[in-house]
Amino acid sequence: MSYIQITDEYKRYKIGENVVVANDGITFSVEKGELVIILGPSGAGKSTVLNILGGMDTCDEGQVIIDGTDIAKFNNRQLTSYRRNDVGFVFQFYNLVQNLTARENVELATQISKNALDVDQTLELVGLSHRKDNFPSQLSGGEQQRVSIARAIAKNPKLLLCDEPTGALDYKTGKQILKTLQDTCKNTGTTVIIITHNSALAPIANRVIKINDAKVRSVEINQSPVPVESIEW
Ligand SMILES: Nc1ncnc2c1ncn2[C@@H]1O[C@H](COP(=O)(O)OP(=O)(O)OP(=O)(O)O)[C@@H](O)[C@H]1O
Repeated sequence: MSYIQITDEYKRYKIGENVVVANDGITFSVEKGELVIILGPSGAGKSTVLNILGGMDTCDEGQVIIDGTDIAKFNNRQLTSYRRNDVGFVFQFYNLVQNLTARENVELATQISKNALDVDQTLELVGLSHRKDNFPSQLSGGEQQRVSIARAIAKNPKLLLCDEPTGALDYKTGKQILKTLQDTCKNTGTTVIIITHNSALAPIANRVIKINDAKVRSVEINQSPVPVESIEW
């Protein structure tokens, strides 16, 4: 069985009389250690899938098997422990604690997780050893995003989930962040899932899942993903 297997997953939001179907029978699989890109236009249902994979939201129907366990059947307590120990999140707007240093932001995450990695080694992995005593306001956007990647991977998660991680960054910095994510996947064996609407990023992934209008439209496997440095957009 695949490391991630999501099958016939549905999510509907009720707004007054209206029902928005955000995920309409989503089915796909992911193998351990893959770098995956979920591609689709705004409103397609990408964040909904990511939030369900990360235990931040629950589906209405379907199976969400992660490493042999169906998290769709989890109660709140099980979901909390899953989010703490098994999932790292990276968001578009970093969400760092402003009055803690880079190092302390990462440390905070390791304190709530069972299998945490060494804080300093993790900051080194993302190339930030020299800035660890700085506060977020003293760091560039790209550096802040690197802290948030360190914070996510320091938990030693099964899954690293990234929702538009380069959305707030300029071209060059965005590219560096993607390289950090590609390197993290390669060097730590973490399964990394990145949401984007930029189809030019597809060649860097092992697997590209296209979502449009709440459904999976295609899944492509890249036999030889290219290094981030070699793509342009
Ligand atoms: N909490 C919510 N309540 C009501 N509707 C929601 C909620 N979350 C998402 N939706 C709706 O579900 C649909 C899918 O949203 P989702 O955020 O998953 O799309 P997306 O592909 O991630 O888009 P974007 O790239 O703009 O973030 C949209 O129509 C959205 O308005």
